[in-house]
Amino acid sequence: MKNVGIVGFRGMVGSVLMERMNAEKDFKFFEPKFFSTSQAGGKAPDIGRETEPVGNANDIESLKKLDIIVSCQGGDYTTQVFPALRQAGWKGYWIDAASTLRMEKDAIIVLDPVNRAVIDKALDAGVRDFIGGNCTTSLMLMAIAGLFQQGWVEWVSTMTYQAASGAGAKQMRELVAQMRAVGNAAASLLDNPASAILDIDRAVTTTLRDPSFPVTEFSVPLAASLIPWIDKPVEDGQSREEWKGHVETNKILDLHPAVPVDGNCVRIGAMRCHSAGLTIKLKRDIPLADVENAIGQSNDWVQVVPNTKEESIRKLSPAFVSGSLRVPIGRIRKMKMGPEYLSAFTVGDQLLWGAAEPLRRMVRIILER
Ligand SMILES: NC(=O)C1=CN([C@@H]2O[C@H](COP(=O)(O)OP(=O)(O)OC[C@H]3O[C@@H](n4cnc5c(N)ncnc54)[C@H](OP(=O)(O)O)[C@@H]3O)[C@@H](O)[C@H]2O)C=CC1
Ligand SMILES: N[C@@H](CC(=O)OP(=O)(O)O)C(=O)O
Repeated sequence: MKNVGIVGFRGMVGSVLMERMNAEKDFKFFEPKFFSTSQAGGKAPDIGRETEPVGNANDIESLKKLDIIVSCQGGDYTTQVFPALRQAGWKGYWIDAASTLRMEKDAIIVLDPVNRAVIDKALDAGVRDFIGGNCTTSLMLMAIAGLFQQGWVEWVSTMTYQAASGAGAKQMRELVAQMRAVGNAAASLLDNPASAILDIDRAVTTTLRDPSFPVTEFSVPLAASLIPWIDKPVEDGQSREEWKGHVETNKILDLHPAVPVDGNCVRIGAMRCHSAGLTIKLKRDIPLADVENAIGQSNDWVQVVPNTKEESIRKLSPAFVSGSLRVPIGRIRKMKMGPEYLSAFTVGDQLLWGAAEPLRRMVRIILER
């Protein structure tokens, strides 16, 4: 059996990866070795059988013995350890959640329900670096890859509604702490059916602006508000999250010439599901039924939601999708700008298809060759 090192299993993405690997009984197919930068010697996570104690994730000699390394540890770790490992002559497969290596020419961004052919070609060519994509980009492609596969897409504009989990575990906690502060501030007024709504509103707004409001992680309120900027600035007024949408979509699908993808990325008060409103310019007027067929048949997880109020409010929400692998897309309709303009709305769990699941499946793809 191949030796697979798992670095970063204690983190948020790593914990979701462990849950999924256990659920899919992946550990039957390889010998896992767990690594940590801070807990070497500790007990490995429960996988239903005895495993060695946790190894030191900075020990190149131990890492060199592995056939495959999966890292959910973060970009700084990749920057530090990956080049040292390759320089030490390691020829194994590196599978990573961090963005560090994504745009490197020798790396493939993995999302196999969408780009299995690109992955297989790279494996045949001897590529050894396989990197998970940006969560927003991966979720968008899980939803609309069918349109790209048909060659129908001229451009896509994405307006995102991104969950706190994309920023990290501390930010998720801060969102809930902010919700608690807001709830506490309004509690007595809420309990009084005769209280005036504007008094409740005033209590909430005063709380959001109070210097004691918990904003250590986000710098500003997210609960009862939103944050219209994710990640660092890049060129032309874009945020890095917006930049990734274009470069990663085109790299994942290996599109030539490139299809423009751009829009606004916004953080909202959801826990772990990202949503996106999409405007898609088709190359020609395609009947809506053909559009829905192409979308719905493109993979096993995308689900077309009929464009009715009842179905949309129930099935196109973080509350419904959280913790599941399904990627619903709905509100599909032609827009007033013309019959080539398509509107749609999609939701997906960013810790699953947006992070852990493509990595988990990449391990299996390598093992099954
Ligand atoms: N969050 C997201 O939505 C996504 C993240 N990614 C990428 O995945 C990587 C990891 O992200 P994420 O999982 O959010 O990072 P976390 O901060 O949750 O975990 C990273 C590491 O922090 C260490 N750590 C320190 N204290 C704790 C603690 N109390 N509990 C658990 N772990 C702790 C662990 O390493 P150790 O055992 O060595 O101490 C852990 O592996 C990043 O590169 C990120 O960019 C990719 C897609 C989406
Ligand atoms: N940046 C994403 C999370 C993510 O996937 O990041 P990255 O592209 O670094 O893996 C968010 O904040 O929602």
